[in-house]
Amino acid sequence: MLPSCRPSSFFAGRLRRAYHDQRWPGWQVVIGIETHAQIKSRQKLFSDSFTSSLGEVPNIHVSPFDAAFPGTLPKLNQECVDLALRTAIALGSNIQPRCSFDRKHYFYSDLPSGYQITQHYAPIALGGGLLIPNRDSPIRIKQIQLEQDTAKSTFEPRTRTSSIDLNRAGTGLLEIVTEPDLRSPEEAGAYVRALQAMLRAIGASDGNMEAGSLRCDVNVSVNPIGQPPGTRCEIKNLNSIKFMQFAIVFEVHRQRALLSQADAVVPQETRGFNQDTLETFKMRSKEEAPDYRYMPDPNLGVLSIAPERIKSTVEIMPELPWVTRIRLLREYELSEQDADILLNLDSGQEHGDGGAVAYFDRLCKDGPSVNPRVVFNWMVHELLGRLHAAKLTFTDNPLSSSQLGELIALVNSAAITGTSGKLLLREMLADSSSALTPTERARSLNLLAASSEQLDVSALCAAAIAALPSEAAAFKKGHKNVLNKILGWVMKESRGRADSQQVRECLISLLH
Ligand SMILES: Nc1ncnc2c1ncn2[C@@H]1O[C@H](COP(=O)(O)OP(=O)(O)OP(=O)(O)O)[C@@H](O)[C@H]1O
Ligand SMILES: [Mg+2]
Ligand SMILES: [Mg+2]
Repeated sequence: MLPSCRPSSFFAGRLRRAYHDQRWPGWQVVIGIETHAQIKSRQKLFSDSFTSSLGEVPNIHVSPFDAAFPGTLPKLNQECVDLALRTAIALGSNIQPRCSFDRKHYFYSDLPSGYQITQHYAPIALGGGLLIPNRDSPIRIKQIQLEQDTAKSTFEPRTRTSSIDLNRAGTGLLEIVTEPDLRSPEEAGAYVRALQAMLRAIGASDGNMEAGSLRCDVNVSVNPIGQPPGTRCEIKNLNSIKFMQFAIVFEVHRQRALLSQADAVVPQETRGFNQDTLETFKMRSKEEAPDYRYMPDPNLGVLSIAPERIKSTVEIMPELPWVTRIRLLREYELSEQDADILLNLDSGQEHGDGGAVAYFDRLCKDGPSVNPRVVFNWMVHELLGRLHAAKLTFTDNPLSSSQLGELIALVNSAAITGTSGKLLLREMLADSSSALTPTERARSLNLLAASSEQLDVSALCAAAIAALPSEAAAFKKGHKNVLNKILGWVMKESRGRADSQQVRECLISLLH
């Protein structure tokens, strides 16, 4: 419950959030996230073998360096550096003029060299922030570092064997670490979504959690409101926003229960998440934490980033999602909800040349001069609605923006009715490989020229009334909804060519 006197200071916003959380009244939850995003480069971070996607034949993209053959040396891939620079610019981080690489040692079957090359002492960028919905201050970024991904090991319990796939070994990762600024599972989810959208927009990462190209370690602590933050536990390797939120909720309850006991301590731990029970479990305590024996990698020199390189990267930065959002609201006067629908579509995989926003841009700019909200309706409600009904997504959309634009133009110029437009769209989707233009197809379907001379609306209405006598009688008795059934009959009979408003008026006058 809200305390009777609320703080009115500048910090009231922050505190109020904690007070408002009915799930844990009196407690503040503190969360910091370390995100590992696989860099969308053609080649790996230190070798020239290609990066791979999920489901490829194992061990086909492996150079001697990735397999840690003695005598092989790392060569830094500048494409990865450029994508890290874009990320740093998008987050407003301070790109360091000089950064370097370190070895983090541990022994595990997915790490052939026995160490991971990371940026422990001098990361590529420090500071910055990311705005999320419903928060006025950005979530502060602590640092961005470049590092290698590991190989993938799969354990087969039946035969008690581990299989190692080195395709992923050495792929570039960006580790993006926040300050402990997040205050609820929902804010944590919003942060990951905003980060995902940004990384995709700038082409730095696919950010696909299911496919493992974005993984999060989540640090959680709780403290009674007004007291300093508690001891954090780190939950490793969460691969969906939903699971991340479940893990945080579980952790909050677990830590609160520990703090309510006599000794009132939360031991600092690294924990895992069980997707079946939705519970976190202890992996190791702080005391058991491995000594990584960090040391500068002697095979890699200092990486200097010249101001000119930052300047030229700024010049080619793609539009950032929050800038796109403002543009959609201002330029097309879309509602916030509609703008977010388009932006969320874009956060899926890319569609041909550009994502959903680029498709919408082309429809509005190159297509007929139609109110953008009408264009939005055709694109999102009609086209996507049909795709969804067929369990497809926008990525599967077979229609080019010029095809859909032509259809919208036909309806807009009243060459076909809206109903015919929907029928035409259905036909175009069902036979998308056809060479027919939308106009030719409309002609072949006899949808064009729905003029009243060719289509005798009153005759059709009279026929409908004759065909549906009980409905006609019911309407006359005052059951106004029955009109839709009679109207439907006419529309069907006219194969959607009739103008529904005209039919409605005609039916009403005949039934009076
Ligand atoms: N009291 C706290 N409660 C919750 N999170 C915290 C707290 N203090 C720090 N954090 C968060 O913990 C994370 C620490 O990450 P960082 O990469 O700096 O170190 P680490 O986890 O010790 O190292 P490693 O990279 O090896 O996992 C940051 O996101 C930080 O915001
Ligand atoms: Mg870290
Ligand atoms: Mg950590």
